[in-house]
Amino acid sequence: MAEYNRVSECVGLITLRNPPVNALSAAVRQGIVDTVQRALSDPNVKSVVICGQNGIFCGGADIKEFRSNMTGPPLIPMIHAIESANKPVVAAIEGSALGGGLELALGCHYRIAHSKARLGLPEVSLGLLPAAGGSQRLPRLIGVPAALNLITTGRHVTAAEALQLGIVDQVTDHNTVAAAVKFALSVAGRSLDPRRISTHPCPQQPDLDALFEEVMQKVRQSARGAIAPIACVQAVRAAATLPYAQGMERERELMATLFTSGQARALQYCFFAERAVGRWRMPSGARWDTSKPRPVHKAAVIGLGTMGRGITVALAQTGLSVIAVETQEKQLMEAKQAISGMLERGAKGRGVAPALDGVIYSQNIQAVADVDLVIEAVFEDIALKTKVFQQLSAVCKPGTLLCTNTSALDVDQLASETPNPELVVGMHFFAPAHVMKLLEVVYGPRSSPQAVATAMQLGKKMGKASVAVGNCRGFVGNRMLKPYIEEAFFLLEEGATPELVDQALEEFGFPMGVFRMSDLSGLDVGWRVRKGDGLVEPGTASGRSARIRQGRRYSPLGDLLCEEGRFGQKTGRGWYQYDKPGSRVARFDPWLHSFLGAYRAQHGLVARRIDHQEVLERCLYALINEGFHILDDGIAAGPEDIDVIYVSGYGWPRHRGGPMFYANMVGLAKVLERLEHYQQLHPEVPHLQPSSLLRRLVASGSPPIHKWGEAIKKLHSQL
Ligand SMILES: CCCCCC/C=C/CC(=O)SCCNC(=O)CCNC(=O)[C@H](O)C(C)(C)COP(=O)(O)OP(=O)(O)OC[C@H]1O[C@@H](n2cnc3c(N)ncnc32)[C@H](O)[C@@H]1OP(=O)(O)O
Repeated sequence: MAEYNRVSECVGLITLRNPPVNALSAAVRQGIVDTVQRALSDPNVKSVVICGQNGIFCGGADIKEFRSNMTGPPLIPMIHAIESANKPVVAAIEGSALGGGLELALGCHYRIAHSKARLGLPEVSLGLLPAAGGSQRLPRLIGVPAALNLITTGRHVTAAEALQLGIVDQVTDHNTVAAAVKFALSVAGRSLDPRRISTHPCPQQPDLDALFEEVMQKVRQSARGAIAPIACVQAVRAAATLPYAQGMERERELMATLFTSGQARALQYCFFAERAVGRWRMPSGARWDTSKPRPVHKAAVIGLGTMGRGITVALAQTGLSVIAVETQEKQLMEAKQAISGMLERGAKGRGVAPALDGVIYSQNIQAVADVDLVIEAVFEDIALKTKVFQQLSAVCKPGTLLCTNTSALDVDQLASETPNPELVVGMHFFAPAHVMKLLEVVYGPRSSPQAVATAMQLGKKMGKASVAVGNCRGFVGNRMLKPYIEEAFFLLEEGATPELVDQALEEFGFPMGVFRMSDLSGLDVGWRVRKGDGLVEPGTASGRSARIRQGRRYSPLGDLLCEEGRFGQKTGRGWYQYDKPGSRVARFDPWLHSFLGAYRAQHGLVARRIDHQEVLERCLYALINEGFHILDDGIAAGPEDIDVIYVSGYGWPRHRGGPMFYANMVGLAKVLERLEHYQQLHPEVPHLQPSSLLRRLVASGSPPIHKWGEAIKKLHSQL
């Protein structure tokens, strides 16, 4: 709703009230319509100020309303009524003015912002465009290039940038509402015609066609199949080339297509999923709201390889003191140089001083004696990690949290090597750790809720999408990746090429297909794991039996490439060839294609034609199927956890919502039917055997994704 008061005798003050972000729900819109009408019809009121309660102007339209029948006054006429008012209306912007919130402010005649406020039109990240006149008013106010940048990226700008761009008229460090009231009094009675943005022509721009073509090309490339950024460019083009009324009509048409699209649903699901994962819960019943995190002021990182360096940077950037430990002097010096460089570059980008003094380097593990939390990031070897954990247990003060950055080892086994297993959790970062958004916080059966709460809170402070998951081989992300990669290998055996598989996945929206990704991360990584699992067999055995290992289908293709020294980009050869070791442009490699031909001949395999649909179904449904196993096992608390992990850490296209959301969109019955189909064709591939949870969900009528939690609980109680 909106509250009305008269202040300073002749200013009508309208306060939006809808915690937590004063979203423009039907009640708020009705409140604005009523209070604006009241202010305009009161002869004692000379001007009007609109503000939001609790230090936030407005977080935009109420996204929760989008999936219901929208009632209440529509935004566009409401904003027009404000713009065409005959008394000055001033927006007092504190906190955020986003989406419909900024569009409301653009309908006002003046905008005053607090210096800490953030403004933006982030609709594109929800699969929409600013369709309450924002796509038409902003280019008229700040010009086409700047408006294109803001609207197609959805980025939030600071008050200082907003002032520089001309979005706001004044920035204050003091009480924004008081400043706006004072300002409103000072402009009472002035002509408002020049202040009505919709009546402005769009500022002239030389070579408009070339500009739009260039931006459209850039947007298409980075959008990877997302439709909203393209519609945003089209809407701004309408602002630049059409009169306002026609531009608004174009805005409406474009929005109508986006509003009901699957992509908008997926992106809005991601918005809420990212917030839902913060409300973690463990199978023991421990939860986010009943578990108090410990304060962490000082942390340590053990092992300064690639991961340890990134983790040190991420911790130091949050303002923590960090002890960075590496036992070898030469490696320590190299790490110090690399970390300082990363801190300096990061600080430059954010316009702040680098936290160089926040990191103390040491060769001695004793240096971590008084830290609150340690993250071990030594080589992925259980014996080495065990030794480090034993040393840490002896050195650290009582109560220090011991975290491991393992990507697949057993967190519980490590915990059992310490006298206080309740203080041990996994903090699985993704490379580069100071850049990648994802953090899996892995709890074992003995991890205390307080340890999980502390790691989750630290992840949030570092700006990570932190997801609490149970302890199992590969946790959530890597466990689901295994069948995905294996299916890709099988497809090569059956006749596909790396180019075909990658193209299908990249058209789906992944930034890189599985083979380009594998070349980037190094083929030797998986080889080492498979060797550890006893799967790699030297020799040239041929036929079907050579491709069955440990009772299931196995493709030795990756091992054979490694035996040739083809480790991917770092050696200049992998599934593709590169100009030189370390270069990034993947090129078709004739050697690889003859190798595949010879391999098929040796094993009596006849290449068949494989299309994109089969690639997607086999790779993605195998991955999704593992996701259902993970839900059934209670390793992830809900589908949102899996989806956030895949969108933030594994390149799953955000506009497809994550693997479990995608399964829900495709239809669970269809996913089940295709898995059954492929399982019949490939009975020796266990990961194509549909999970029993998937079967049970289909049998119970395929509930929508937001009801899976309930359904899973019910199904488990029936077991
Ligand atoms: C066919 C014609 C239809 C016309 C439709 C008109 C369309 C208008 C376009 C829009 O305005 S779309 C919305 C644009 N706004 C945004 O994208 C902003 C989204 N919010 C944020 O970015 C952040 O929440 C924030 C405002 C910067 C605050 O961040 P903070 O970290 O402080 O809090 P959060 O944890 O993110 O949020 C707290 C709480 O509030 C919920 N929430 C936030 N914004 C909205 C919203 N716009 N609508 C509904 N709910 C919102 C959020 O979900 C959190 O609640 P939860 O219970 O934890 O999920």
